[in-house]
Amino acid sequence: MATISAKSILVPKISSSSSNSNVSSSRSSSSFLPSVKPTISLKASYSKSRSFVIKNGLGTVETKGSSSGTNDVTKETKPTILVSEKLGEAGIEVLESFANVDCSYNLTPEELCKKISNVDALIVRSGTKVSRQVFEASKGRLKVVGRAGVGIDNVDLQAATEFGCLVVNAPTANTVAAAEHGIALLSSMARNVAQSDASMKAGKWERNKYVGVSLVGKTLAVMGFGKVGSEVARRAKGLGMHIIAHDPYAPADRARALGVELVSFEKAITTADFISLHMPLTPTTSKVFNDETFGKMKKGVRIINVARGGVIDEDALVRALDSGVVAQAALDVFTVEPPPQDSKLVQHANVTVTPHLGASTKEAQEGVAIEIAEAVVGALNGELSATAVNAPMVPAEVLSELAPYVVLAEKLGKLAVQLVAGGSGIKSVKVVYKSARDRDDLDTRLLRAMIIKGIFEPISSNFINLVNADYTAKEKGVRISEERIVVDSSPEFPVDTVQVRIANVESKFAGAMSDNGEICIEGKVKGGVPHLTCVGSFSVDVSIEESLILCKQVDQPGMIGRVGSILGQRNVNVSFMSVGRIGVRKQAIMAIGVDEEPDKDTLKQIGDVPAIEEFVFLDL
Ligand SMILES: NC(=O)c1ccc[n+]([C@@H]2O[C@H](COP(=O)([O-])OP(=O)(O)OC[C@H]3O[C@@H](n4cnc5c(N)ncnc54)[C@H](O)[C@@H]3O)[C@@H](O)[C@H]2O)c1
Ligand SMILES: O=C(O)[C@H](O)COP(=O)(O)O
Repeated sequence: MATISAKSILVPKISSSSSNSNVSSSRSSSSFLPSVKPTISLKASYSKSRSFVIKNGLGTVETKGSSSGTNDVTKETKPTILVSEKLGEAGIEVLESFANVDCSYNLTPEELCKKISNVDALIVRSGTKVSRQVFEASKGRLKVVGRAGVGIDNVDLQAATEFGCLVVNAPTANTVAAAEHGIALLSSMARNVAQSDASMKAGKWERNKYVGVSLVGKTLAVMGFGKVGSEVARRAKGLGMHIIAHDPYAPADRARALGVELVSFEKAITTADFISLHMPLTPTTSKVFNDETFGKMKKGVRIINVARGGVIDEDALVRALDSGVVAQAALDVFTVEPPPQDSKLVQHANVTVTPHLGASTKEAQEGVAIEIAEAVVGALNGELSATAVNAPMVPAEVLSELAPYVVLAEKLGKLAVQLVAGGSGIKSVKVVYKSARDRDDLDTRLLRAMIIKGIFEPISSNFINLVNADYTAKEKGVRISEERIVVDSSPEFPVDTVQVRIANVESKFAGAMSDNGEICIEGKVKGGVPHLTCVGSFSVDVSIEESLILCKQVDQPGMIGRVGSILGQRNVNVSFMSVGRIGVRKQAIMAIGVDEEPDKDTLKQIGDVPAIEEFVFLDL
């Protein structure tokens, strides 16, 4: 029997140069989970099948090899990563050690859509719009979008989630660069560096025109006290400024530790001499700086924006500059990038501009490139990324502990859905976890996702994974509820049993109905292997690695032998058998694990055994 390890389920090594993987080479229709074949090398299986499977907690990624007929098997079978904007060399090297890398910059949206169905991952910066059309055009192949930077406002996250595509970013490597650029803009704006430089280069010497303002003692309002905002605050403090910050979600103690007072939006904008913007562009922050809010600012305020252009209503800013309410602005980011050449804002004498250079230092670009390359390779390799933007984070230790239960969860989902009679329409699924752990000491998101995957993937055309599981259930109008029952067993194991209940449906196998009229099956992990332990009101004990036949019968001698011999005569190998009964010579359920799917005749013969009341074949 294959050993199912955490690694093989969740973190299979899919290094295309490795020849010692234990990951199965193809996705069979009956197995969505790793069939662990330690003796099959990844390369060998690639060359045979011209396809490979990456399996992890996020689901299954299947990528067809090229059908070009070339003999370069490695090239054919590696994943393909499209890099659509300039990425640091160190990152490209990381990518190339794992995948075929296509660096195609300046693609039009049409060109991007054309390429995307041939790639497993896409890496972008802020200049590529990863729209719904891109996900649609990928036809399910695109599994990871890596944003080489922080802002993910150029990626349609909703569409990514719907299509089960993981979005990861590189949120830390450019923080200092952006903060330094903010400080550079603040200082150069205050001292008219850009304007006086241009003036001198035009042959002038205008010392009286470019008298600046001092920073020391002035109040700086940092809007968005996250990574960049707090680094700006730290640096501006060193320049002798008084710092206040507005951030509805920032912890006050983090601000206090830096000697920064967290204040309301109103207080920040009405009291500051300088306002530096560091919040993300969201529906709430879009154009939050507008005629009304500029109108409340201190006359002569100066504004720095290294966040996103869209947080400012740019026409309103031009008006505020013209009226003198805003004395100066220093902008690195714009609503439309690049902005039109005749933009009044860019051309304004009191505005200093840079072309989105906040993250553009050598150091930051190398850091970002490595950070995103490792995140993308990790995701394709089966790891849950620490920087996933649209998937719930499940810590690595939780993941490894839950690994065998993940297999159980998916199989239970898959069994449960096959018990539903056609046309019943599932409306609600309840999952009951019995565990000795405290109620809040069990993260069930991954298990829930796998149950949803087990239920819906066989009946839908989409891959379902941790990213899109909840969305899929919701979209199909199915309510998933969970219940935790604390039981008196060993807290060493995270879960004792998992029960899947489907209410308000008919079952094609009446024996699977519990006393309260729900389809109910229960399983547990024994020795690392998923077992079915209960069907309806009947206790059974059969491993659920291969497919199953469930028979309901009157308990009497010879039943196991009769069914076993029918299967034996038809060369169907039985892996496990278990009988659960409600009482001696009363009704019983026989659960039979089979290695092969019996043909119709064989199943009919089983059904014809007089004591057998009903039977069902369940494909795993
Ligand atoms: N110009 C550049 O090249 C450059 C470089 C890096 C980051 N950025 C941008 O800077 C911004 C901040 O980046 P970060 O790494 O600090 O992100 P972050 O997530 O660490 O910080 C953002 C902060 O904004 C806060 N926030 C959210 N909504 C807010 C609101 N309505 N009002 C005030 N604060 C709000 C959040 O609570 C968070 O603390 C992002 O928009 C990012 O894209 C630009
Ligand atoms: O959000 C970011 O990380 C910055 O805006 C950097 O964007 P860029 O990668 O396009 O320089």
